[in-house]
Amino acid sequence: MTSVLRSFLPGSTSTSRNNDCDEDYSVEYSFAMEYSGPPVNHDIPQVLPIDVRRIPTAAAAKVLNNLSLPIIQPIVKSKPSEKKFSIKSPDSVIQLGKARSSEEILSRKLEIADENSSSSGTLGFSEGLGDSNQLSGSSDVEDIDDKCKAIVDHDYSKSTVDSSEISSSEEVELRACENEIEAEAPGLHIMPPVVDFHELTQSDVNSDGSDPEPQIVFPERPVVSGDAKGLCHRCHRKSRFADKEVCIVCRAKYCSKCVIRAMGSMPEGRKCITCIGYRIDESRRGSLGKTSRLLKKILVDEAIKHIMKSELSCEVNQLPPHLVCVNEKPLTIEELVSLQSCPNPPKKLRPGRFWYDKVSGFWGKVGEKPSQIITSQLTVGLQIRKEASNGNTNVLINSREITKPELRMLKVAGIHCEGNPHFWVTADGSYQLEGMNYVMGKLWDKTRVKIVCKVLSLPFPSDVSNPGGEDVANKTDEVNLKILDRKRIAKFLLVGGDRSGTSTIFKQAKILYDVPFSEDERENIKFVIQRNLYSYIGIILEGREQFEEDYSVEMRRQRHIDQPGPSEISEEVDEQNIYSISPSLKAFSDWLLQVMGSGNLEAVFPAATREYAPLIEQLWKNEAFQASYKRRNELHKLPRVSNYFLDRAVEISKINYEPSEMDILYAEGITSSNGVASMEFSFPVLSQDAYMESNDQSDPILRYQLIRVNENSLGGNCKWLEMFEDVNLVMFCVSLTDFDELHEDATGICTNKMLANKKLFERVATHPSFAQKNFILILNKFDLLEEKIEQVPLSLCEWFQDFSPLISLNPHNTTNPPLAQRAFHYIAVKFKRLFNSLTGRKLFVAPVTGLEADSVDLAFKYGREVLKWDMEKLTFSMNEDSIESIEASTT
Ligand SMILES: Nc1nc2c(ncn2[C@@H]2O[C@H](COP(=O)(O)OP(=O)(O)OP(=O)(O)O)[C@@H](O)[C@H]2O)c(=O)[nH]1
Ligand SMILES: [Mg+2]
Repeated sequence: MTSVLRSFLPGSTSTSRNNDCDEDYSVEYSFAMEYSGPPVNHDIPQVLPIDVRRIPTAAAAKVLNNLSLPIIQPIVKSKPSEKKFSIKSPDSVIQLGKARSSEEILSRKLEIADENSSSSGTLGFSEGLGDSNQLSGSSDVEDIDDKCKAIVDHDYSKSTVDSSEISSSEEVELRACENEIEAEAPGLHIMPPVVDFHELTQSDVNSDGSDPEPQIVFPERPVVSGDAKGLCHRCHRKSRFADKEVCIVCRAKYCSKCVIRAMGSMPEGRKCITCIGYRIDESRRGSLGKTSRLLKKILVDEAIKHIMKSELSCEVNQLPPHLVCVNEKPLTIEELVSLQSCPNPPKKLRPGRFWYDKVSGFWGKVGEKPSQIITSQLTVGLQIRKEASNGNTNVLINSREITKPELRMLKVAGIHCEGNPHFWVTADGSYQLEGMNYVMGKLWDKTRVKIVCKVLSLPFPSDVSNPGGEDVANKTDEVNLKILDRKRIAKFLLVGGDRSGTSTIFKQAKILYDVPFSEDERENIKFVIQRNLYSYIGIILEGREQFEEDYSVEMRRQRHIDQPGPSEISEEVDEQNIYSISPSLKAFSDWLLQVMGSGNLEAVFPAATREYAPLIEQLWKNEAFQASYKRRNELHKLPRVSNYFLDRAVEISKINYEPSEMDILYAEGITSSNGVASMEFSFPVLSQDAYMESNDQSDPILRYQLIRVNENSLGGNCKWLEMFEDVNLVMFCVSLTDFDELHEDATGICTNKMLANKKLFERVATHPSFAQKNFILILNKFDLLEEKIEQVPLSLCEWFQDFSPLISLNPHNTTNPPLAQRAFHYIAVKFKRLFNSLTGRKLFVAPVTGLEADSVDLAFKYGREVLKWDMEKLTFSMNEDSIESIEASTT
């Protein structure tokens, strides 16, 4: 038989010999085969099968009482009934024979135990024995093809034997060791067992009382390193450009001449023979089942198919479940199977630590943002930890603190994350606040979220590409895009300087687009109106004092001219002073002025409204007060809007006063805090849109959000602007009347208000959160500009010094636009140039009179148009290129 086999082999050059039997045969290759000759009277070294599942669990081991040994890998306790063993790796057995000292043998025993604990039970042929032990291949490279066809059909390795004679591999190995020691040092007795076996614990048994299913742990092999590029690991010939085959375990490379000799029949795919039974190098997992050029050259298709199939399917090449740790728990084989066979499994799963949000299906590497959305509700791993993805946003999704990109995504989705909310997000993207039984919306319904997810490398569910039920299969289909885009919310941020009119415009928008004021808002505004009324009255009463004094001085002067003489005149004058009020009203006036002077008006009203309402009525009937009221234009402290309320002072001061929408509009301030306000709205369906084409007039589905914020609530250096980074349009509001007014900053320094606006505008326009955002400049209070520009030159403001409009001397010249119009254009151009110089982009400008509904309506529709143009640009580029190119441009 050997001679027949030898005829296949190449001529021997080796000097090493076969250990097994025939000393005379000096062949390069040897075969393990069953001995069927006459009985022998000496011990034959045995290759003994070991089943890792049947080795008792070892705890810490002690030798010679004092010498402590490393702890042996825990392995599962044997099941005496089962007697199925695998032949263990030959390396271990053969090298055991080389151990010479008792220490060596003992340590080898431990190695064996260690190896056994992870042995595949596959028989291979060790190169450690020298070249003579290589598996047979073909003697001639030219014959490789033919031989390979034969080899691939013959599996040399997977030899599993049943042995009822062998009680356990441990015992056999110990016996082998004993024999070695006896041979080396006769009389030296074997030490008592070197391992302690612990009792079965609860963790060793399944809940049903049965032994847990043993986990097979295949051994690892070190990766071959240090090979120069292009060097064959076997023949050591260097051919940099020749194809090589790489062992998927140790990464040794072989040239086409050596590959079959080095890898044999490849029962587990492309592995060196010595690597059979070993786990693959995980970095090569991606290449499993993918044939190489070299194999194609030397093997027939059928053979390659067979090898690739084995490579993919053999057990030892599978991902070791215990190396995949999900939510801090290594997986069992069942868990790994359920993970890999779920409808949407993790892609390219490798050993590592992962987190898994069972509720939403989010999946990621520990310490990183989610990388994928896999099937939800899989029973793998423990409870997800808050720190799983190393988020630092204070915002939680399903008990995990999310990462910054996720927070960004939530903001883009229009989800408010102020106040560190804890969200509950389900697999379909429905989200709600933890503990609230109210679904606030669906995350995956929004096209923008999809784009942002791509941009931020966040996962988007693969099967929710059609969340709203629309046909979005063809992403370049403009119609579908429009439908989807209409589903989303566009955000307008309305921001402006002190008294620029932002709250007026915000309230006007509420009235315009039928967004009701809530009870709270109404209540707040009512108090604001009543408080303001008292302040207006206070200003009039203050003026009255001045008028009274002026009047008496004037009267005295007159009397003195008419009848110079005694002091009775002064008493008479006082009695006749038309600005004098009764003592009771005087007391009220003094008190009110004192409250105003001390800045306590907010503390006193609205609480004091009930008490003082009758006095207001009384005051209103008072002639002296009315005389003062008539001269209110002289009172510069009195805001213009006070006329609107003072005319109805008695009604407003009453307890049961309910502000009308107009009252609310004219009232200063939205809420008592006058900070950030937000509302959602849609444009009315049947309105006549100046900016919209007829077929686009009805736009009922598109939702908008208007957020109003004033300068004071932006913090120093506008640091809070970043909270609004997800807005689509910034509406910057400037009062056209500011050009001759003064602005006092926090340090008491006064500057021209228009210059203060310019500074704020520069800050907002250049804020990183608004890079690439659309901007509309709202030039407000156009009605007041019309009045003012006739009296005050625009060039009073140093920024507008070059405003020198040609004024037609002909009053009937209609071709010349009004001065206010030209001033508006001039200011608009100033801001446009400024914006362009700062950002390189275009600024849109709208003239507005906040108190007039139509002008505010036009400004918002203009904003909608700007967004629409933007959207069309997006659609255009989608049609032109691909969806990827848009994502890139969005970045
Ligand atoms: N005549 C006229 N008055 C306006 C116009 N817009 C706003 N006002 C008035 O200007 C004053 C300031 O307007 P607000 O809307 O309160 O200004 P703001 O931007 O909220 O400023 P702060 O309240 O300081 O944050 C109010 O009395 C408004 O009634 C307008 O277009 N025309
Ligand atoms: Mg205001």
